[in-house]
Amino acid sequence: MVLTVDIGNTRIKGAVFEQYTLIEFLVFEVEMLQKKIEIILKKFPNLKYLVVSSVGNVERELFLAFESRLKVHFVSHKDAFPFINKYATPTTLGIDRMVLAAGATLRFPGQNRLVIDAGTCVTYDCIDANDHYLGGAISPGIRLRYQSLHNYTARLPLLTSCEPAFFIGNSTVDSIHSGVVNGLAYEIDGFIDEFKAKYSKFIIILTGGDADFLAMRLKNTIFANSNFLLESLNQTFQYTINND
Ligand SMILES: Nc1ncnc2c1ncn2[C@@H]1O[C@H](COP(=O)(O)OP(=O)(O)OP(=O)(O)O)[C@@H](O)[C@H]1O
Ligand SMILES: CC(C)(CO)[C@@H](O)C(=O)NCCC(=O)O
Ligand SMILES: [K+]
Repeated sequence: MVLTVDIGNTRIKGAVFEQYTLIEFLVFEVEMLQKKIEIILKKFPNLKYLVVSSVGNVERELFLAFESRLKVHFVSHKDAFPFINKYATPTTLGIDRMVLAAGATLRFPGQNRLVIDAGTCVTYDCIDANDHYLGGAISPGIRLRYQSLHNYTARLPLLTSCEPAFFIGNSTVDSIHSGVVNGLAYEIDGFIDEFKAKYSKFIIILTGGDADFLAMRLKNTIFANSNFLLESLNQTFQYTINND
């Protein structure tokens, strides 16, 4: 049994896996992280591994405290990954993007894959049918877009996302909603269209905290799986222990 933990820039999420089946999903507050892991350990005494992927700044020590009871593994650039990394700066590539790419490579063999993760940032990752990781794009996520409009102007209020049924916003509030939500949906559709034009046999995966919200707003119909990172973390770890 494996407990996977994904430390993003906004939230910490986790999942317990029995082989390849997700049996419990968790969201952690940093302050409660250790307490919650204790509870999970009591609930699942068969847990053997704790696998952590982090792009945020949470102290490693918080997890090392469990080393007497679990094998703790921090996913790093030094691990074995199932793709050939063609990124020009491989050591600066986010571990979350590497895990997503690994999951897509293992799960969809022989296809051209585009993984879109709509979280704090929106990331686009392309892995071609030859298992070459090519790179992609990074742009601000929904919350970050709303926050930046407010933080870097004098007159724009801070809003939380809504579902604009219009593209012409006829007030300040509606203009912001249209710009943020429709703008991001157009962006994602644009990337998908480029990808589809370039590759024939492909799969597109949409994940992250805003995946479901965005999937409904896209022109392209694609499969959204908000647990793809945690599932990929489990799958990559299984791959790592089998290829070390
Ligand atoms: N409780 C919540 N707190 C923050 N964001 C949330 C929450 N619930 C949903 N969201 C949405 O999820 C998005 C953040 O996604 P996600 O949780 O994947 O980010 P994250 O944990 O920072 O991960 P990453 O840094 O890997 O993108 C925000 O844009 C927001 O709209
Ligand atoms: C882009 C984020 C913030 C997305 O979580 C993360 O993957 C990261 O910090 N990446 C480092 C830069 C890069 O991937 O090239
Ligand atoms: K992300």
